[in-house]
Amino acid sequence: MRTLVVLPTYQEAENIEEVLGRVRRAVPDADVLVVDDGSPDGTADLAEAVGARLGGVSVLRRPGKAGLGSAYRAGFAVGLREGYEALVEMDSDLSHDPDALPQLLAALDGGADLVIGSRYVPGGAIPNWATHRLLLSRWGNRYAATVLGLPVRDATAGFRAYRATMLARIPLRGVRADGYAFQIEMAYAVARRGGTIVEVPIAFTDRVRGTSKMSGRIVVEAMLLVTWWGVRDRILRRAPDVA
Ligand SMILES: Nc1nc2c(ncn2[C@@H]2O[C@H](COP(=O)(O)OP(=O)(O)O[C@H]3O[C@H](CO)[C@@H](O)[C@H](O)[C@@H]3O)[C@@H](O)[C@H]2O)c(=O)[nH]1
Repeated sequence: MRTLVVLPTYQEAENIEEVLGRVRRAVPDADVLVVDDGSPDGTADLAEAVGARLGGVSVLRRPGKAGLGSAYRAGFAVGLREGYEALVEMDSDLSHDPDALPQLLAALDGGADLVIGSRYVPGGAIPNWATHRLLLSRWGNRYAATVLGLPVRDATAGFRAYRATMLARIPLRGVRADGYAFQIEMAYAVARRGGTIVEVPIAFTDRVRGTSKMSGRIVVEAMLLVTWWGVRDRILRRAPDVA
């Protein structure tokens, strides 16, 4: 499958060279698109320089920080326009191991519409997370699965491969959420369209360099949106445009 790996970056100068090298080695036939939001630390320039050396890497420069979900929507739009058959999303801070990419793509080849690199299926792991973050993530995932009837253990995971034909059926402009909610909304959108979702176990290693951009606002956004989608779809029974 013609594959595009979308790497969103904000202030990842310390990680970009290593992640690009490892992605290119893990899936040499795939192309890579870095979506950078004007990182003041020069991530985009570095990505361009490293990309010119490695080949198969392009950089989409955006003027300012617009959020993770918005960066993926922009990257997916490019991928769909250019006719890629598989679109991958992953963090650029090495918390997602590029060596797991072939496994994700194999599951897509096997017929899945969305493959999630999952921390919460047997074999999945998060070796170095603080207990409070683990509890929040587990609770959030249970809440989303219950409220939405979503048959996914790790709906907030950000390591994924989408079949382009499925992604093309989701009106991305209508997807508003960011952060965790973006991931849940997209999984829910695939499930509502009858898509096949497969979870493959991965180890999520918290970043060693740089800082997370997640915030309390993103957690609250996810909780409120999931609650609203549940009310809208299960109580009001209104067919939504997107998810
Ligand atoms: N272009 C762009 N990139 C961004 C932005 N915000 C974050 N990123 C990039 O998106 C990736 C993830 O950002 P982090 O801030 O490190 O996220 P996290 O807290 O580790 O969250 C990860 O795990 C969550 C589940 O636990 C996931 O829900 C989430 O999608 C992500 O994978 C990194 O490559 C970061 O540079 C933004 O506004 N714009």
